[in-house]
Amino acid sequence: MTDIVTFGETMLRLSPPRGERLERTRALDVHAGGAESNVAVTASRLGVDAVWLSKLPDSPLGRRVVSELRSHGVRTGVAWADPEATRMGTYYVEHGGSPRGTNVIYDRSDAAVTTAKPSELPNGAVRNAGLFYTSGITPALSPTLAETTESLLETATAADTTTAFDLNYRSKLWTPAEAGETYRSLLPNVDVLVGAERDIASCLGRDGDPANVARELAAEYDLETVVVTLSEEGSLAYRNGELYEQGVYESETFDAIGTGDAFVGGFLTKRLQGGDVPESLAYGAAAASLKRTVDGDLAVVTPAEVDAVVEEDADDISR
Ligand SMILES: O=C(O)C(=O)C[C@H](O)[C@H](O)COP(=O)(O)O
Repeated sequence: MTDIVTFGETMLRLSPPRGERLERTRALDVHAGGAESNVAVTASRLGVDAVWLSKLPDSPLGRRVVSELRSHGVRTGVAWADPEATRMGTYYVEHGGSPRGTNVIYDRSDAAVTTAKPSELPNGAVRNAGLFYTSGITPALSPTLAETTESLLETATAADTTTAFDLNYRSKLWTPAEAGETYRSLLPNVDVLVGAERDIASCLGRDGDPANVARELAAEYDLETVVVTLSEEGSLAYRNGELYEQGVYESETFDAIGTGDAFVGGFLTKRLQGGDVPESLAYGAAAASLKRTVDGDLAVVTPAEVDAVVEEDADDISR
């Protein structure tokens, strides 16, 4: 049995060196990036067995993604597509700095994953997992993927695999109303919901006191756990009538992209390792703070580093 199986798109992330503009750069750094593989990498690095499912073109670009994920211990279940008939999703990140924000440009339409059907994927891996994770980015990518996402969540639910879903609203992919409709159709097959306060408000129309929002969502969709992320205010979780709060651990931000996924990866890992809700929240928050110090989407961190942040004895220099 696998601890955690995730499903979604991973792109090649291309970014100019800091301070350079995309218009002018002669060099692009290449990293693998995608919400569900980011979570799988965090989980694998922090000590649980992680599998990532997807579809990629059978080309050097597709193999580049798989080899990067495998280098972090993630096992992959990939449907390989004809590279002549499909393409690799990419995204460009131009790092900003005040007053110019960081800009993300997607080039992901018609990527191989947009045609992924359940029959092409190892459904047995989902049935035999402790936990299945996907996010709201996946069903946004194509009508086929919306159906596949629903089908995999149903497969997991029918097999008693715990399901976890992060709303992960992306305004460059769809409108809040479109996202809200899809989220509502998926939530009956979700056990653990993670959502940013602003996404819950804009897409699910629930705002106000986040503790009440979490309680209401849990009751309406019969959710086992609801985690609301609150940016600099940290996060809170509602489970079994109890509410838990967690602040953020301070960090120096080198690259903020992937922070949310590191939080989810850390939270789910600690849960899979038998941690309770407060321990899982703290572990997620610590993984998130460490991610911000690392370039790329992936939380290239160790369990000892995360433990040190939780115990708040992370030193400046280790020698
Ligand atoms: O697939 C997409 O559209 C993505 O946006 C992939 C992102 O690079 C990550 O999901 C990072 O998201 P955060 O962890 O919230 O920073």
